[in-house]
Amino acid sequence: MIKLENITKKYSSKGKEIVGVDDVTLSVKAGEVFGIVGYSGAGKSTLLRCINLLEKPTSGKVFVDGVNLHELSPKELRKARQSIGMIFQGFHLVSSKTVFENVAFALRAAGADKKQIKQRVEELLALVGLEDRKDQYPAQLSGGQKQRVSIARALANQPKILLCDEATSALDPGTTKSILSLLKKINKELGLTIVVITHEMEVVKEICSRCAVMQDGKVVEQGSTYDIFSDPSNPLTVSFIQTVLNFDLPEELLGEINGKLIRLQFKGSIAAEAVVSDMLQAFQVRGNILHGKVEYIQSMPLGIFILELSGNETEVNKAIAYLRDKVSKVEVFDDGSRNRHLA
Ligand SMILES: Nc1ncnc2c1ncn2[C@@H]1O[C@H](COP(=O)(O)OP(=O)(O)OP(=O)(O)O)[C@@H](O)[C@H]1O
Repeated sequence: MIKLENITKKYSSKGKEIVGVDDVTLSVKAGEVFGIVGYSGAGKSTLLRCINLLEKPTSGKVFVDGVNLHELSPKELRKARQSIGMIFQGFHLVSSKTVFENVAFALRAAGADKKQIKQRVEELLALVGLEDRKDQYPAQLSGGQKQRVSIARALANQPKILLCDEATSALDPGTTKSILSLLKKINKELGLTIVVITHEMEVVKEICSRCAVMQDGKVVEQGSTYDIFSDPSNPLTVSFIQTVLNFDLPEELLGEINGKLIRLQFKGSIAAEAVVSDMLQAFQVRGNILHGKVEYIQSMPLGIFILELSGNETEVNKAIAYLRDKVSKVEVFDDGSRNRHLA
């Protein structure tokens, strides 16, 4: 649905060249929710704005639905942009217009008549759960409600793609969840392709089937969200994953540990408890589960267990070898690294 080929965007500021996006190639499939994650200044917004050519890449090509956007006339580009809706962190609503008028505006601009506008606005406000707010002004709405209005407005002309520029960054965690569920619902019910940019891995975990991690204008890692969470390879990705899968054991507990500290990662539906209890029966070791958690990423379980193994060193090593054979990842922390994050 979206193909970005070797996109580079350079700016010049006070005689200096700034590379906002540096040779990025990626594609987004029709009907998926794709996440672009990175810290501030990584180039996410610039890349997102290249998708509808709001930002013209210095070099590289943008294809949407098989069409090379650079080859379109200004009129054709305006039409193509109607199939790409966009929402923003700051909502961008017109404060002097009611909710109804904010949504109607997009339809009027596309040439719809009064009757069509009324029907479509009511449909859209029902979809985003704001039927009873149509006569209110943005100032009378909460942040989450404002974002719902901007989603309704972005969907007015039945786009195929929705670009979300840090759409939940200004919202509290509860409201963020409700907006993410709304995006998920729209993706499922309307088959809309969604691209979200965010600095929060939690957002990616919640709704994205695939994602790309950006740093200094480059994509440093991309893949399915589950694979990225279970086997991150880039150090930046690892630090992003830690924000979601972090297990800091209390200092008091770490002080009492005499054995080896082991982190086990289980992919899919492997029964963690059974593997650990079989291991304890098979070897002369003592095991103490310090932490256990199963996260669901794109509905697939990813289990992380931290345990202390103690006993005769040979037996402990045999037990570790047994675990390595049974689970997807085993990490052993020696004394010197006990205080690191066990994510
Ligand atoms: N119009 C511009 N002129 C000059 N430099 C720019 C311009 N827009 C972006 N940049 C620079 O390009 C780089 C990438 O910025 P961008 O806004 O895309 O990052 P980001 O990952 O979206 O971060 P944030 O979430 O803080 O916006 C930054 O160094 C930024 O300063």
